[in-house]
Amino acid sequence: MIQLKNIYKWFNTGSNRTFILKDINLNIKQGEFLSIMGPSGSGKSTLLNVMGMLDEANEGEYIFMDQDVFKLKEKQRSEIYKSHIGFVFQAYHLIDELTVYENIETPLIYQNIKSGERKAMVADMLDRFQIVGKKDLFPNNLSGGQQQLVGIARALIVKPKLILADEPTGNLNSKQGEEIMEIFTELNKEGVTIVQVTHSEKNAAYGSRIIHLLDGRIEKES
Ligand SMILES: Nc1ncnc2c1ncn2[C@@H]1O[C@H](COP(=O)(O)OP(=O)(O)OP(=O)(O)O)[C@@H](O)[C@H]1O
Repeated sequence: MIQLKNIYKWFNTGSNRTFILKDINLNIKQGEFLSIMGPSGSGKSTLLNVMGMLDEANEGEYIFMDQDVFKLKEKQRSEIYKSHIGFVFQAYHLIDELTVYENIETPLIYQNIKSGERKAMVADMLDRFQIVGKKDLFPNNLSGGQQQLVGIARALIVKPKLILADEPTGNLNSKQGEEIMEIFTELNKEGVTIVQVTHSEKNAAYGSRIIHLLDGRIEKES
């Protein structure tokens, strides 16, 4: 599903070049559950953002479902992103002015799905995450865990083949964190490919494979 070949990412500051990703080679098969670990600043989020097409590498090749991502036009890339990828952020990224219902519905509007169908799909998600009673609340009236559930519901509503999650349990207590990991495990059993960045050994162990980044390189795999 994902093939990253000789990926480099750097920033130029004055006459200095700082490398964030160095010669990353990584294949992820459909149906895998991969965890990315590594110290702060080792490039985990940057790597995830490259996979999620939110950021581009300076060098290398990225093949996503047989498409050469860096050679695509912006519009094609955003089509692929919208139809196949669900991104879960640590800081939720919910829209404060929209209700829970509207936040979850937003990706469907971008996909031009008709109103009746949207209603049914959002109702399903609210049910699945047991947040029906919260649907008319705004994000700042929810706990951190509930906001993260809404963030995940929003990522899942388009039935993505790939979920990319950047420390999805970072702001949650351990019980809430376990709930999120259980949801990921269940989705993975249904065939969804999952890539998560995590600082937690325990959460990483939910995955079938762990890669460790150090200074922008894949240091080891376990
Ligand atoms: N626009 C930028 N200009 C310069 N350096 C940047 C820029 N964006 C990110 N970096 C640097 O890239 C490095 C990797 O950042 P990244 O967020 O990928 O690390 P991380 O492993 O996810 O860290 P954390 O665990 O703390 O979230 C950091 O040292 C960061 O300062």
